Amino acid sequence: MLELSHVHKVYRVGAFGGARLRAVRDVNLTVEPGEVVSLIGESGSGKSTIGKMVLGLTGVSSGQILFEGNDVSRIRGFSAKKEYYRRVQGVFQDPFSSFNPIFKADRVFEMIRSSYFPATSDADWRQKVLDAIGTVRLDPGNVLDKYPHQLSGGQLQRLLIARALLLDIKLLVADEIISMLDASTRIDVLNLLADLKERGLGILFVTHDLSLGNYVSDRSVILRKGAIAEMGPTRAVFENPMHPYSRHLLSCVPQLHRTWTEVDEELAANPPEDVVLPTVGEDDDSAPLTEVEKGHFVGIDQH
Ligand SMILES: Nc1ncnc2c1ncn2[C@@H]1O[C@H](COP(=O)(O)OP(=O)(O)OP(=O)(O)O)[C@@H](O)[C@H]1O
Repeated sequence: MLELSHVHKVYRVGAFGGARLRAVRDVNLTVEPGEVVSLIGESGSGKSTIGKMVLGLTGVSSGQILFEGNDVSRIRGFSAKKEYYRRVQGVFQDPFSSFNPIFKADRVFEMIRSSYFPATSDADWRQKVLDAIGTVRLDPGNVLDKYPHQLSGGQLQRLLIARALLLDIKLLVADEIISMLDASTRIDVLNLLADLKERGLGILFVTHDLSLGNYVSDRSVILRKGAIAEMGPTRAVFENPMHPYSRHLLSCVPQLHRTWTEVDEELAANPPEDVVLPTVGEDDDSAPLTEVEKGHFVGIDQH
């Protein structure tokens, strides 16, 4: 459904855009219907840039992003873009910034109505909104007719997901949507994502939090400095990480049943020399992947 192939992103930075910053390097990945793929990386690793490119919010420097076989960068013109956003939507970290505090929160639904469903009757529209609110497990009585400040971050985040569901979306780009929520609301939103996946939605779940990636996703992609360090079925990546960077990241997650020393000793006893990482020349900006077991890939080692 979604396929990124050899995608690069270079930003022009500095005075007069004279310098170049390579944010995404030779990324290849796919998301299928009903699949949650986590894009996991530290701050600055290029996760959000990938999400933005998929959403057409910034262009690719080279490479291709295909959605249902169509090149996203070639979608031009108002009606083609509108059609794309009928199928692909994004939800971002800070739900509060998506709402105008002086309007009631459910006004966000009206924007979808005027753009996509202008001919729908009031009664049909209301039913559609109620269905979408039910799908995100909100009680309409608690959220409709309220101002944003009267709702929690989790409720607002679910309203934004409900808004996306009013459209016939196939792919949701969820960029750090859990980060600003408190622990009890987080689990509700994560469970909601699991429901959406069951309904056949593909989800690109962008997170800096390894444990969230592990919890929600079928496949995980670990990014480092814009390139894929490791990618594969989540269980394989988390239980049998092959790239030194993934091993390091996973060793940094506190494990309540083991001490730091134990984890360090275990890593030292299992050096990653068993895996031969792909290499590239100094001036080569490709980032090839090696398949170490079925569907499980490791990338170059970047220092
Ligand atoms: N519009 C932009 N112009 C110039 N540089 C940018 C722009 N957007 C992002 N960058 C740079 O590109 C790199 C990747 O940024 P990106 O936001 O994709 O990373 P991230 O992994 O999502 O990090 P975070 O979790 O902190 O948002 C960073 O070095 C960032 O400073």
